[in-house]
Amino acid sequence: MRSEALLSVRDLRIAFDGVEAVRGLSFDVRPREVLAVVGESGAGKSLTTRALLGMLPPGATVGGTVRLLGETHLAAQRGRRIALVPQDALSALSPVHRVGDQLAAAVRSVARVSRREARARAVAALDRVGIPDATRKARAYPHEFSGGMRQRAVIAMATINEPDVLVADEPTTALDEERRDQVLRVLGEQREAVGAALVLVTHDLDVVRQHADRALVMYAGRLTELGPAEEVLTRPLAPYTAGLLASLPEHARGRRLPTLPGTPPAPGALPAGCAFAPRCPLAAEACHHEEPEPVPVDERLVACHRWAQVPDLAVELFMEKPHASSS
Ligand SMILES: Nc1ncnc2c1ncn2[C@@H]1O[C@H](COP(=O)(O)OP(=O)(O)OP(=O)(O)O)[C@@H](O)[C@H]1O
Repeated sequence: MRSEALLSVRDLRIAFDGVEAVRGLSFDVRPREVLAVVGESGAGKSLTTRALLGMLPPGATVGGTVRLLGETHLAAQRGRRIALVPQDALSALSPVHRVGDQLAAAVRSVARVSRREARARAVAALDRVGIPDATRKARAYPHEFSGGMRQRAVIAMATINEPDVLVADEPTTALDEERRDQVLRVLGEQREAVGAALVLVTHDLDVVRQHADRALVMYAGRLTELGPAEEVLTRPLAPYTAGLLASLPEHARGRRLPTLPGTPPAPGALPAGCAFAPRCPLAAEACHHEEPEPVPVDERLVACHRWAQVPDLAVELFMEKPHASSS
């Protein structure tokens, strides 16, 4: 069935010194899907993806469950069934080891194969991501690779053990548009080749539109909206999603600066009720008292008391009208 979960996150809570930064988050990742995780800075996106990888920072306490096909010991799965696509290709590769040796070591960390076999797989992986003359390049050190080649090499590294889930946290933020498209294309090809799902944290809603099957919108450590990316981006049900969309440049044409007023609250300073209520143009009395729980609406989950009042052109809620005098 299409909605069958590959990875299942339930009531995930991540706290530092007793203050929760992720506050009871539940979602599934389906086989082979691309799930984009979006939201403003501090929403808890990185912590959530690090929890999937069993790589939380020191000092974090974790509650809830993360299951991969029913199994809970995720840290042991890292590198084999769940793999990270690192943000920074240069620092992800050791400068003192040959690229092929690093890939071969990744193979041998999860599979009992000979060195020769591991090296052959390393060369094949480099070849798959489009590195020319892969046999010779496997013997090179990372500094002998161009930036683009290094990026391909870390994608080869992430996919070499054919994981079920790839996790990429802002994999393209530091890149120009051309390089960004190239990295996402190679990542997409490799993801399909190994049949993995991808959890993709991004600030870039164009990337969501072009690459994601579903989008998880987070605010202040909680789920705000989750559903098919195309629908979430064209007809948001949560006012917060509409606010994010309104802040895209394409909505600014002929208008004053689009605004999503205010800033998200810090984890230790949440308002009563819905954490977005102080910034929300549709907030009603209940929103200031009661935190909304996610409810199913068609194919979506939405956590908003007012979703039924959100108009079709929801981004308009956040737009300032053009100056009457502007020509
Ligand atoms: N190591 C840490 N120690 C203490 N608090 C932390 C730590 N890491 C994260 N936090 C808290 O958790 C919140 C969410 O962090 P997280 O990195 O998950 O946000 P994010 O949505 O990924 O933001 P960004 O888009 O800026 O990366 C932070 O604002 C911070 O308050």
